[in-house]
Amino acid sequence: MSDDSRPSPPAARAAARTAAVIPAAGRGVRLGPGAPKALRALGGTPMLIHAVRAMAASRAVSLVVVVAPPDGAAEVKSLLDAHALPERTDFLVVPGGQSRQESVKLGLDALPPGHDIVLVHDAARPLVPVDTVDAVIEAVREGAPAVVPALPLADTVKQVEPARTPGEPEPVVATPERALLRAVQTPQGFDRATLVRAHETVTGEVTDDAGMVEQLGLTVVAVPGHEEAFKVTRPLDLVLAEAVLARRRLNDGF
Ligand SMILES: Nc1ccn([C@@H]2O[C@H](COP(=O)(O)OP(=O)(O)OP(=O)(O)O)[C@@H](O)[C@H]2O)c(=O)n1
Ligand SMILES: C[C@](O)(CO)[C@H](O)COP(=O)(O)O
Repeated sequence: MSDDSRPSPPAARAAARTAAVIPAAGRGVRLGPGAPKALRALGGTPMLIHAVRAMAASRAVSLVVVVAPPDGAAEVKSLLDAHALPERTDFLVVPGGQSRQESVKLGLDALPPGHDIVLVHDAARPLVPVDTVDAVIEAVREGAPAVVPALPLADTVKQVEPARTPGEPEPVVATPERALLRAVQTPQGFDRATLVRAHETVTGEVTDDAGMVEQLGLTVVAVPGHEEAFKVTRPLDLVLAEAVLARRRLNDGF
């Protein structure tokens, strides 16, 4: 049985079982009106099912915990039953919370003992390739307490003084050196005890789980992300996701 309070030593992690928590409880306001984002169709299949399959595609992942929209757990359970998923993987569904952070915590609370590596993966990143998932797991197995897949930026980034009224010009105050910046994706991978401690300790708002581990003063490492692991956030992202899926289906010959 795993002890949640102490990080597992790297040697133990090399043999550890991996669980994936998928926060899927968001509304998807930026995508526009409709069903909760994770339940919207991509290539005729709910986005969440793509994300679940992406995690279960890794042979290292033996459990997937889906954090469903607060009143949608029964619907998500039916969806999982209705779609073909690998038999070697177990699935759990729990209702989510008001923020991503709260939803991830609810997923973590539901994790049974025996999984000492935890991935946290946005349902909104349905197309992450399995090689990226495996690279994150491998880096945790090698001893990193927290791992993020990350890509260099294509745009120059400016720091601004945010406008008080939307649409007003914003004074630029700095141009951070782009070569030192990365856009961070999911799945983010963790030593379980470290992630649990981060969620129990950090109280401020964060936009990703690795940021909480940083606040504990621990090292987070980045491994190469993948351009197909982008987050479906706005309507144009859905157009891109449909195109990526169509290209995969063409390449796979079905
Ligand atoms: N209360 C919440 C909010 C978000 N998420 C999940 O966190 C992931 C990343 O969040 P994001 O893409 O921002 O999704 P939404 O919050 O749904 O988007 P929006 O801000 O446009 O409403 C998504 O898989 C989303 O379902 C969650 O589980 N619980
Ligand atoms: C976790 C994340 O996907 C890393 O890029 C991102 O921070 C989620 O942000 P969102 O605004 O909640 O989509």
